[in-house]
Amino acid sequence: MIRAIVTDIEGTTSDIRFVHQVLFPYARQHLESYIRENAQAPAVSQALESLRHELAQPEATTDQLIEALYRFMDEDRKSTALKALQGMIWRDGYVNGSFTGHLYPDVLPALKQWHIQGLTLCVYSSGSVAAQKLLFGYSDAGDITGVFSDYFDTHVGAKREEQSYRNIAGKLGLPGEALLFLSDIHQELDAARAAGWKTVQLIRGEADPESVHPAVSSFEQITPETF
Ligand SMILES: CSCCC(=O)C(=O)COP(=O)(O)O
Ligand SMILES: [Mg+2]
Repeated sequence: MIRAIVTDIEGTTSDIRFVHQVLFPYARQHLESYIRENAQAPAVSQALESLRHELAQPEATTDQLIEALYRFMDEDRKSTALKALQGMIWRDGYVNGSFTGHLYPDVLPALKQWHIQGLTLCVYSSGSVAAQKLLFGYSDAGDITGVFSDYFDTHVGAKREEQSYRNIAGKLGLPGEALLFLSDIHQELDAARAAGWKTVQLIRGEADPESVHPAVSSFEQITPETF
């Protein structure tokens, strides 16, 4: 029996185009000035230190770090340090009303229904936990963070690694078979399944012929009680 549902964001609850055409360009546009203005702030200096560690360059200068961050953005690298900094930059955009977090219209009704049914709802994204809370806190439908119990990011591991799903299961205190992961990316679902989880793939656009996972085009079609 499913006790908790863990959802991805990009391509699952929210349009990939919102992330790639709104969020990422906003972070790119403000990255350099944000870092130069806030380099001494504890959260920023911690992210820069973590980036030095990721790069294995303990002596890297701010200029070198900024250059590396642009390269990571070009590669869509799921670097924990980059994701932390992007989340900090996006805060201004949400708060000043530059954008709201995109939600597919089928998402909130299903989340509310599952919440009422007593299921635990969580998020797992490469975006930092702070960035996840912003997207759902300033979503198209307002603040919907009340439906979620927990948020996980790359601090539990990368999304294509089986161990990450074991780590989340451990944190939730639930066995894999009681957990359902929703994602648009079959490699993420493969990793979750290898950890014993149930899986559903969201196909918001083109079909994925390489996938072996049950597929739906909308949250409306997901029936946790049938797993
Ligand atoms: C919190 S929304 C931004 C998501 C993000 O930064 C990202 O890189 C999406 O990665 P995912 O692993 O969730 O596809
Ligand atoms: Mg995704």
